[in-house]
Amino acid sequence: MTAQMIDGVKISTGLLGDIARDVDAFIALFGRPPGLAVVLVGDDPASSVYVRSKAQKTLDVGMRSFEHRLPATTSESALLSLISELNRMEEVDGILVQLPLPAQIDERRVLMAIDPEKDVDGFHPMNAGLLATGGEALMPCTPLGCMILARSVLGDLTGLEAVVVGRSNIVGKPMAQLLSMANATVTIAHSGTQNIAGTCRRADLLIVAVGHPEMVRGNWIKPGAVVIDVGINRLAAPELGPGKTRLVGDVTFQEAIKVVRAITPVPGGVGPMTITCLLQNTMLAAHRRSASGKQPEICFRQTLSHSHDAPFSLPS
Ligand SMILES: Nc1nc2c(c(=O)[nH]1)N[C@@H](CN(C=O)c1ccc(C(=O)N[C@@H](CCC(=O)O)C(=O)O)cc1)CN2
Repeated sequence: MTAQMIDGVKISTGLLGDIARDVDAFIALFGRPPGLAVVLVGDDPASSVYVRSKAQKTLDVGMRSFEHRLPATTSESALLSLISELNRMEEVDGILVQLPLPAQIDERRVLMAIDPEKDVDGFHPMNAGLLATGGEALMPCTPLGCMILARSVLGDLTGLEAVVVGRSNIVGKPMAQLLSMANATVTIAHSGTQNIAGTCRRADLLIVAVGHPEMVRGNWIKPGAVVIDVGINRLAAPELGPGKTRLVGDVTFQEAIKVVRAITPVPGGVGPMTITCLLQNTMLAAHRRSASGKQPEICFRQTLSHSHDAPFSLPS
């Protein structure tokens, strides 16, 4: 069987075009673009690249971007003051604080300070609770992106055995909830799981988000399974030259490709979808805040249309 590569760049580019059209429609209705504020504390090089990319794509789809870059020494109270100000700004529909934060800042306190209606990362406990209970949540971007990629190959997930490896608040837990809402039978595997290889081998759909380079081997995968690799691990690659690095996922790609029906590459799989889903969430937040009663046109039709209890209503 020739494995299909699930092209996150291509799928996210298509969705960005849809979002840009939604932005035009929003401006025509309300006379202003949706606005997204991105806050970076410190100078972590990877975070800096992600924030630049988020700000650029925000502008590319026609939204307004508010970029705040604060020094690594920023106090928690200074960051909380900025968040209060962004919460109050009418023209800001979405607020995102780039993670990780420096050690002197309590991440939980910061995430809880963001107005849940503007929490386009979906990390606020209010949104986590709404997602868990089938309410109108803003949903975390990476799991949303994974759903779109999985559905692009599998369509309806009803009855499939899905295994999520990893139980983080940001990916693993919401991922399992989205899959369950889409009627898959879901197992969460983690560091305490006995026979993790055997557990993974049960999966028709295997989603791996552990942050361990190439942990999942080819013989952990059921032949014909669909694999979504969330890991982005940078490894030294002296074979490419002095000081060179390469990115690998949490799945040993060269082994997996011989077994799977379809798999996401790293880079170019889940990563690009995260930023696209962030912009889609901003669009959704802007509509909700404008009290228009309208939802964005696309609203992840493919993602949630088979949900038994979609967390926000889908356009007919
Ligand atoms: N507040 C948040 N912080 C972080 C999040 C998040 O969703 N919200 N996720 C990650 C970082 N992240 C977005 O912020 C992110 C990571 C990776 C990519 C991406 O497109 N990766 C490329 C490869 C990039 C490279 O060459 O290094 C890919 O996979 O193709 C986008 C966004 C942690 N923090």
